[in-house]
Amino acid sequence: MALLIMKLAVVYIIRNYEIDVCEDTNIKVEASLMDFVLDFEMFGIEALVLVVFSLLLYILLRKNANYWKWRNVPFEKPWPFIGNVLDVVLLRKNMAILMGDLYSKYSNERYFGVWIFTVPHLVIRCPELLKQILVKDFVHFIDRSVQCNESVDAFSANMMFFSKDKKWKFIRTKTTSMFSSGKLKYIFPQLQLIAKNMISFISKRNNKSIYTADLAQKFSTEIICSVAFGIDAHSFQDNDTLFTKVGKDVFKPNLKNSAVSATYFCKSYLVDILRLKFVDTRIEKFLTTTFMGIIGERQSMPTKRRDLVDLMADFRNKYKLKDHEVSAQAAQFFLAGYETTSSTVTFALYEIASNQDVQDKLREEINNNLNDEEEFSYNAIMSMCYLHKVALETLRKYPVLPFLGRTCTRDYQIPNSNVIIEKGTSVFIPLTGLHWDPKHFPNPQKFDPDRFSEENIRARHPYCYLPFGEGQRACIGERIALISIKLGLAHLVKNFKLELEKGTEVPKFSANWN
Ligand code: HEM
Repeated sequence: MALLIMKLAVVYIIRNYEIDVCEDTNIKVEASLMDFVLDFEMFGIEALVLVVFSLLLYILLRKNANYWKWRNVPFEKPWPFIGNVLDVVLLRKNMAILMGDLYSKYSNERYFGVWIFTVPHLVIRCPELLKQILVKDFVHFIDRSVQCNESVDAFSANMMFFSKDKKWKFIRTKTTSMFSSGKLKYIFPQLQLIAKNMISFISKRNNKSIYTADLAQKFSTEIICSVAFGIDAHSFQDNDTLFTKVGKDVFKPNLKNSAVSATYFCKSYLVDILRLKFVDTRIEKFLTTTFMGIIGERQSMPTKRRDLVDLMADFRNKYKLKDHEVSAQAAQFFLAGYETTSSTVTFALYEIASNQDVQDKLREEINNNLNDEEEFSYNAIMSMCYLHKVALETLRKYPVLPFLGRTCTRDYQIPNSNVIIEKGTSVFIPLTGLHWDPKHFPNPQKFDPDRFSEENIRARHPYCYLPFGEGQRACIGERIALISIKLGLAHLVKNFKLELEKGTEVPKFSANWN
């Protein structure tokens, strides 16, 4: 290109002018031997730097590509820089499907190695080894592998999900009481009211069909706002409330959210270099202002709720916590509970509408458990076996958080092997692989709640089904999620016959990292 421009310039000048050297010309074009030596040296240094750099890069890439080979771990051959996630980067598969496929490919192994970009991950397949890692040898795997930079994103770093070691222990112990069965019984009437509001909302639509994902999002917004913020978000009155908008924004499958989710798997340097935040500043501000406002109101007008708001207000005074440390916990429950609950309700409704035999059986159980006010008591919801099986089967077929991750925090020798998992290594547990493994769940794509009969549960290894994780870092909201999902489904099936509208697509996991 440069040559072409030069040639054009010369042709243009020569065609139009005669050129000669005059007296004023003071730049002599001379080339001394010294200049050539100097030029050669310059070129030589650049070439040398280039060669050394290429060599170092080659050595590093080779060392990284041999990471699992040198440790005697079966592995999937990686691409330079991309590792094994080319299909994900090209949006041909999402991470959940890719890991499910690799899980099937290494069907004879207890574990295998992969690279997510340049970061080696150990994928665990064997349920017994999972039990060791998640429970028995938990002290070696306390932290989640997700990365978060406290100096850039102090808000997320203070959430239970992202926090590490001692900070995590502190937050978890202090908030566990929020999720006891006593607390659950206490808030049950609020949850029932939300389910009834959902039914009135549908009834007002006069038999017009409903987009279930939207309905489920409204339902879960109401539940989480009530649990975490102690407020009514008015989702069944307005079109989209601020809270529903926030939930949709955080989980919208776009490039930015995918990039942020992708860092889940990368070492912290990428999060540091790109100064990535899990929660957008705008959303952080909204959640903090709302929660701190509610705490302020409660201080002037105390209630007897003893919920998260009261608990956090006490902690703020007792431990001298900053605003973002306090509100991070409420935001945490909103972010962890909103999408998971709403997706599970959506998938359950799809399966109930697709399988009329399941729906009939479910309706029969539900009608047998109504009280005189045509409502469900806490005990009735807890005792409905088939409803429980429908919820569990939905979470098997659609594990809405499709993988668990842990970082090895102390070198760990895999039992019955010579393999040492080094401190800092990310360990990855693909729930799609386990839940869709025909060895554990024959004909896995069939929706069959009876897989969760007592007899079938006994016949399986308990660690091949982990929708809420396991061990000390398992989902803290499991009980509240299950009771809300079951209550919502019970009210819907009691009141309506569910059918798929013509052209309804088979739901699939969104085409991003989640
Ligand atoms: C269907 C609904 C839900 C599903 C499937 C789900 C699933 C999960 C999973 C798989 C984990 C990771 C567990 C592990 O690493 O072993 C998790 C963590 C967590 N979940 Fe849930 N979740 C749901 C609802 C909720 C709700 C409603 C809340 C709160 C109100 C919640 C709060 C949390 C928190 C705080 C953590 C982090 C726990 C810790 O690090 O100690 N989740 N959840």
